Amino acid sequence: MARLEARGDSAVLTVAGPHTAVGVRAGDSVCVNGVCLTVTGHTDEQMSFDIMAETLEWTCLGQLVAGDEVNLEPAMRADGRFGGHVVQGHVDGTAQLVRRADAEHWRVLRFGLAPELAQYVAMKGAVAVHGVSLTVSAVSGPVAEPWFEVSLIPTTLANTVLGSLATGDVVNIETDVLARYAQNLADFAQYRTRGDHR
Ligand SMILES: Cc1nc2c(=O)[nH]c(=O)nc-2n(C[C@H](O)[C@H](O)[C@H](O)CO)c1C
Repeated sequence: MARLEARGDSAVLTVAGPHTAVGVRAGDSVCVNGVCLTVTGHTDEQMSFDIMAETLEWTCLGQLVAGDEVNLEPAMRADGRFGGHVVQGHVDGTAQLVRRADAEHWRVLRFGLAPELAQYVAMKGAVAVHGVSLTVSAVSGPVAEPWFEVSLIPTTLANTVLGSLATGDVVNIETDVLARYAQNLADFAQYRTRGDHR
């Protein structure tokens, strides 16, 4: 559970999470709702983080109210099995839950997002929602109000805050880093083709 204190254009976030807090050290990276943060202080029960203005601008951490549940993930070990996809904790923006459909054994969540972000979300590709690595199960394609869907199994619904999302809730989105590199390469290729570089 989280508590956010405003400090001018920045903030201090305190999160109660004994499972993650035990063994953590100042300077460690911990992901909170998919946002990579640095531990500045801790007890065995809770951890504190400084939140800079850029992080408040790019993520929805600033919307946390006292008592909100958050997803917590310590830094990935290099010597373990690697499930999911590469998630850096560098959030690209936010999306809004626009539709929630419950099936018998899973739940489909549809998120609306800006076209600038939607271009990096592909059918059967990977996306991190509040830091949870997920497979994209449907996309709108290039339309004025794009969306994508993920299908969540009971384990994900039970073990992450995605299980308690309601329509209208805002989440942090990290798109696949491969898609962002592909865009970057295409941008530079176009720049070279135009011949306006020196
Ligand atoms: C390691 C790390 N630590 C912090 C931190 O302690 N406080 C903070 O505000 N931002 C940190 N960041 C950068 C954020 O992860 C980044 O600003 C967001 O993911 C938005 O892209 C990072 C990467």
